[in-house]
Amino acid sequence: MLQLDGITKSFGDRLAVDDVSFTVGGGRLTGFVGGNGAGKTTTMRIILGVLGSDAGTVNLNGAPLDAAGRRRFGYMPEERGLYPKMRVHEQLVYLARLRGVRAADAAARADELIDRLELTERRNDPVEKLSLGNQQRAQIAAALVHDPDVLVLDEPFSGLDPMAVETVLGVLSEFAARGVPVLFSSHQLDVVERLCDDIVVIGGGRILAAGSRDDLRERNAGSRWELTVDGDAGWVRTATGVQVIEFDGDHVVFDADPASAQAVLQRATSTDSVQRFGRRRPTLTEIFREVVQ
Ligand SMILES: Nc1ncnc2c1ncn2[C@@H]1O[C@H](COP(=O)(O)OP(=O)(O)OP(=O)(O)O)[C@@H](O)[C@H]1O
Repeated sequence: MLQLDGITKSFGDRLAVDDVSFTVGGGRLTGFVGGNGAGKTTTMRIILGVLGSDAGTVNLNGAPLDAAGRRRFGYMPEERGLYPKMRVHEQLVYLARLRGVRAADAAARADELIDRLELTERRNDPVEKLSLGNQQRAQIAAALVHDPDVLVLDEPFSGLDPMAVETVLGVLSEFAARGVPVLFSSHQLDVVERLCDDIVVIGGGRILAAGSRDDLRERNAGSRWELTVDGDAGWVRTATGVQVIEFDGDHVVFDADPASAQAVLQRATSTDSVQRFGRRRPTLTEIFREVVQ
């Protein structure tokens, strides 16, 4: 488990990261989301030791992280850092060797990742000749080639087409399934919502929300409800204490206090067959809008 506690960092008089604490559990895919300038990259750089913090600690499995521990990290920095003229396979082997992987293992591992990330036909091309999406795949392979114990990836999905997102997701999920903590930042909230176990929301350098995806959605469920009946649900629009948000024939989404919502349910059961009734859990985009203000 990767644990951040009280991480704080200023650049001059700008407080970029303010008392940030959260954990990335082993085997958990954790999405790190926040607007531009929220503090994601700064936090990730501090985790990797690329940048020092003014205060706070980063622990791995209960012990402070040191240089040896960080060598076992897979890091994809915001500033992509492959050698443009080096060929994809050669480059991956080189990076694996730098991190202490034996030559034969490095070559095999590079080939495996090239295949998994669907770069087989680009294996011997110089990186600068690849499309941006394929460069991104190569960058992801570079972060994984030494079979890291922890993954910290800054925007791994940016610039990838939907098929490539699925491919990369598959690879990251395999790491998580082996117990590796995986932290990645993303502006693609739909991707984060779909695949993450845990979500950390940062804004203005502070943690605004953190927890499992399902808990966050439950905690932010508020007073929104949805009802689907066999028939026309139009009458809900005139029910007492109800504000209809969406209406589509047999389906209605509305805001109401619990008593008014129960009254709607009672009337629905007495007139129609109820297909579905319950609290409407917000999407991550809705939660994000709510907490980042
Ligand atoms: N080297 C630096 N010198 C001065 N200010 C910096 C430096 N790095 C980051 N900042 C500032 O710290 C704040 C947090 O930036 P950071 O890059 O961590 O945000 P981010 O969440 O990664 O944003 P984005 O999604 O736009 O990449 C911003 O106000 C940024 O301008």
